[in-house]
Amino acid sequence: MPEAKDRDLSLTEPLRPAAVPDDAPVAKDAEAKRRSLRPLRALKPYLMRHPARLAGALAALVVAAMAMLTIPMAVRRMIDHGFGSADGAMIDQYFMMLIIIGVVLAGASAVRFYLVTWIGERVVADLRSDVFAHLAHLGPAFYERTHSGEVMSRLTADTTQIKAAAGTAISQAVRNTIMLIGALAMMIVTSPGLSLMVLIVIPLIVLPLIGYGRVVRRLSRRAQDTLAEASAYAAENLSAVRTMQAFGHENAVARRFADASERAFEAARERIFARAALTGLIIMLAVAGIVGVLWYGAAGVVGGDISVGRLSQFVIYALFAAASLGSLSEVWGETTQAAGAAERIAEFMDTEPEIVSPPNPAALPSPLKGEIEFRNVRFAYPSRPDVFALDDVSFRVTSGERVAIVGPSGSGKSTILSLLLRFYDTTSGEILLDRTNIATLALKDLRSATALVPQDVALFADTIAENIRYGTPNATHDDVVRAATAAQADAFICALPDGYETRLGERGIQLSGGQRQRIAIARAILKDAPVLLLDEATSALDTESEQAVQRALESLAKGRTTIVVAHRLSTVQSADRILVLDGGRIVESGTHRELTQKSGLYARLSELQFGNEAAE
Ligand SMILES: Nc1ncnc2c1ncn2[C@@H]1O[C@H](COP(=O)(O)OP(=O)(O)OP(=O)(O)O)[C@@H](O)[C@H]1O
Repeated sequence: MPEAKDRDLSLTEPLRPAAVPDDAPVAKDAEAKRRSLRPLRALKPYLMRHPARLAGALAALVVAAMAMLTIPMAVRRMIDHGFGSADGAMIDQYFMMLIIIGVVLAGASAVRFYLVTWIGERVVADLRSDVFAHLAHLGPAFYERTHSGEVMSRLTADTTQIKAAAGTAISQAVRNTIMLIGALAMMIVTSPGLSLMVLIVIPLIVLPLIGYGRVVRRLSRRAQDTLAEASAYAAENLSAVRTMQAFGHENAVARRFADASERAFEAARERIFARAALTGLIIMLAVAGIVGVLWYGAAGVVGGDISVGRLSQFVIYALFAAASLGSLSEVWGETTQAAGAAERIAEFMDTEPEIVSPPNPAALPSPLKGEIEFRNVRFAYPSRPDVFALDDVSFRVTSGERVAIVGPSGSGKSTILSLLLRFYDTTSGEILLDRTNIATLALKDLRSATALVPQDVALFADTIAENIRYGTPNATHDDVVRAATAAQADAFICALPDGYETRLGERGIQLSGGQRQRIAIARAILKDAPVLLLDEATSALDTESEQAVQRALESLAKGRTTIVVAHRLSTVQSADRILVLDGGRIVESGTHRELTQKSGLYARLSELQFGNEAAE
């Protein structure tokens, strides 16, 4: 098992609550934001992309609401005139009208449902794509701060929650608001006296609703955070299944996941409880209000102040108003949940990539020679600003030269490659490619000039051919085969069940370490870039695959400027020059022969590190 694969995993690291800000002022800010629906404003541009459908949905909403609002009037007329005068023709007429209203209501509701759900799905699909596109451009520094499981949770769970808000909740809110306002207006028209009573009752219902809504919103954010935390932990462990099982840690991991999942349940339970209480409270207040009003109205009927039909009409409007209020409370809960989700997504979208192309990038000479120069480069990782991982590093690599970088673990070898690819910017000093500062180049140009064979080879759940084509999507099948042959990979690929069309499992689990490396080399050969960066895998390969990998590397390095982070003596010996790093500084440089003759760090390292191999 290549050790490197599990390198980033932090089984021992305490669970970091997702998205909990590190310092108090930020926490306060977040708390303030949480109280509002403002995060949902970010959805506006997505909604506005579909003006016709929005207008259609709104029209359908209004028509449906109007149809509903005419029903009580028909009922009053029927009771007061139809029944009162026992006029059969009139009853027929009213029922016909009710049927027409019913048809309009049904049609408008169906149209509303279709359009609204369509908008919800569309908005979420667009949002999800945009969030992912943004995430793909955030640099390694972001992913050092953020768990990948958390990222996935936001990308899926949070966007789904927004779907509920963008479609259904907004439409329900509009529908119920129209119904509420319409019903209230009609109540006043029907009976101002009774309406006054109702108007006294309504604030009693609305005020607790607002207060409770806040509680629900806070709890919902907590439930989501806890869920994200649990998924992050699960994803990490599953991707490190070998480490987990080799250390017999399955049960401990399962227990910890169960705990996290339990906490998510607990948070959800609190939220559900708050919502249940809210629903109960509202229904109780609404029923009490209606009974009171009815009571008062019934007395009016007995006293001859109001007709039975009018009281019925009023009561139906009051019921409509109450039902709308009830739905609004539910919609409020959902919308605030979605606001929580939108806020979490906005945190991603507001994260600007640290490394971007300059507005007016410099042009690289063509053809590119592939000369590299580090000039007094100092660099500290953003997470450890006080420690220089590289300290005053200067060197030049001429076109076609092959330079190996050696040094003790942690001396800064991989950092040199990261800076050259501009995953980070130097703290001071500059890095030049063909005499052009790489910070003035478009990232696309810089990275297409380099091919990287990383220590930790990433393979994707796709066919072998697609894995080799990664980064060069337009390459033909023949190109792929040629690259694989040069990488000494063709033979083993052809021996696989479906040859180049063999699908690799998640992260290419069924290939050996040496085979994975050769796929990565084929990928770099296919890219055909003038500068080659090799981060040699530390995992020991057996002699045969080491030789195969070595031959593959030689054919790859031919005619290209190559920088190798070297762990193997063979690589170092054939290098034109060796740079010896120690504590972020270049302490020696020269050929293998020159350096072994000095009694410096290299001589000691090669004695210690490569002594056995040299003896062989
Ligand atoms: N992303 C990071 N954030 C903070 N510090 C880092 C990061 N990556 C590396 N470092 C630190 O920077 C120093 C140089 O690391 P680097 O990975 O370049 O060493 P290396 O020589 O390649 O080591 P190895 O041979 O073990 O791969 C180390 O002290 C390491 O702890």
